[in-house]
Amino acid sequence: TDYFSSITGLEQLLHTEHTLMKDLSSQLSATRNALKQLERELSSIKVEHALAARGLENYLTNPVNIYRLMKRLHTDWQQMENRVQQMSAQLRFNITQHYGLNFPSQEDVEGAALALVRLQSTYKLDVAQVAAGILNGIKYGTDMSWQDCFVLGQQLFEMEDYNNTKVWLRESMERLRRHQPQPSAPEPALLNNMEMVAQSLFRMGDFDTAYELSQRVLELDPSRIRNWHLGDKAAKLTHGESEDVAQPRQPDAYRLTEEFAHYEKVCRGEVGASAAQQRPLRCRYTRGEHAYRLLAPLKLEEHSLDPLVVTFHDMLSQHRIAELREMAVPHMQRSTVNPLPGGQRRKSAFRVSKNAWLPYSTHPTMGRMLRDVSDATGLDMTFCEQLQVANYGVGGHYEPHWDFFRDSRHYPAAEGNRIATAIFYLSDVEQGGATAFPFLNFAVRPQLGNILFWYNLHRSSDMDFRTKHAGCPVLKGSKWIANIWIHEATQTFARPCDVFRDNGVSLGYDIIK
Ligand SMILES: O=C(O)CCC(=O)C(=O)O
Ligand SMILES: [Fe+2]
Repeated sequence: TDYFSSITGLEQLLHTEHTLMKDLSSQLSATRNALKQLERELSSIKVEHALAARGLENYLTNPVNIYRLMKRLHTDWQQMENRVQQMSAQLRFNITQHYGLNFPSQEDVEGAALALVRLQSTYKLDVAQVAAGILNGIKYGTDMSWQDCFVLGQQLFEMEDYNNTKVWLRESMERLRRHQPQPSAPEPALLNNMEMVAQSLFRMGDFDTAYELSQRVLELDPSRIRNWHLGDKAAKLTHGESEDVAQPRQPDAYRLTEEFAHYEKVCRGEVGASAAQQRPLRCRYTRGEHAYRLLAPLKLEEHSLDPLVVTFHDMLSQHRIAELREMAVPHMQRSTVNPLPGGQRRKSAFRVSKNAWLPYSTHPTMGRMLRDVSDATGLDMTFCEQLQVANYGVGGHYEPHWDFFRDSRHYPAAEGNRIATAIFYLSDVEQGGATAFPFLNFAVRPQLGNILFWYNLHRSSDMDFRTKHAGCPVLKGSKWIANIWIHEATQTFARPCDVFRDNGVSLGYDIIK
């Protein structure tokens, strides 16, 4: 299991670090006390020597002084030696002795690095601002050090994301340049890494960044000039080594499309529905499909009439939400995307979150959630998938997708395809994390207690390709949702078909531009 994809995983890592901190800190304070004691003794001996220096003869004719000198040299110094040895033996800081602590894997580190650059590109964040702990103008955290930026750049380099590598290495160098007072030479290992990265950049042809990096290395440790054989490398390059030159990795083809760029705009809130689209939309009270709601009407907000996308406000109390989240936590696993039948479930950078599937019988709240969706929409809940509770950590997202299955082998024929989706928002999100509908030009901000509901299929049961949607990356906060997917088979009377097949309007949306 990984830690980076949800807040619960990260809490465990924070606990790990807390344990290590406590251990090291108690080790250090024990040693500090022993050191202080030694220092006190040393300074009392110094006092003796100062006295002696004022008048040797006078000092050395005093029998007490003579005795103390003898004793010091005969026993005290020996004891001090013993104590120093003991002290260094006692100062033991061993991380592996802490059983049961959780540590991030290489995958976690990469996942966190990816999340950071995803946020940077989706929300067009300025690297210098991110490094300063500022997200969209709000300062949340502490600055990243030049070393932090360098290590991130190196990480991205290893992940073959060369564009972002460059940006972060430059930020690192910029921070190093501004560093006041001048930093003392860092660990040799870090300098080695800097040299290595500089050489690789040079070989890739990014001479500017390579040059800047090597200049900084030399400033930090001028003796390293002897390590530099860039000239040799350049000579080799021209002698048939060129096939060795690393080629930047192509990002996933979908991310290069116009459609994806447009999706990112919707996440940033740069595009919205047109006035004509918005004019017929209302916020109103409704009794839904159940007489009881005459007394307790629902607060309905329309986002789109065709396809129907609506929010029902205030459908779940904070208390019930806390219960739900608690029940889900022990079952949370990294989310996967749908494999072909018989294929392996796969983790994917396409969907970064954790989720748990819970049967509705787990708790009365879940049964009520089903009933409320049914009352609000009139749909029959006989064929619903189990409740899926999901949590997205910072940088977590779900790229644009459809909820219906395109391959009928993915659902039992007797249940039919996913006719509708109901998302319960189990949290607010401070920044980012909206549910975006790129073809419909709007994004819905998560609001604790609300249900977002839409139909995935036309009345004719055909797939409605306009319903492509996504969970935008979470920029600040943690996003919790619970999904109910409702299937089609029993909805004949709840949502009857029209006389004519009505899927024509959405066919054009099934191509990626
Ligand atoms: O996270 C969201 O806002 C959307 C989630 C979603 O589309 C899904 O789980 O299928
Ligand atoms: Fe979805």
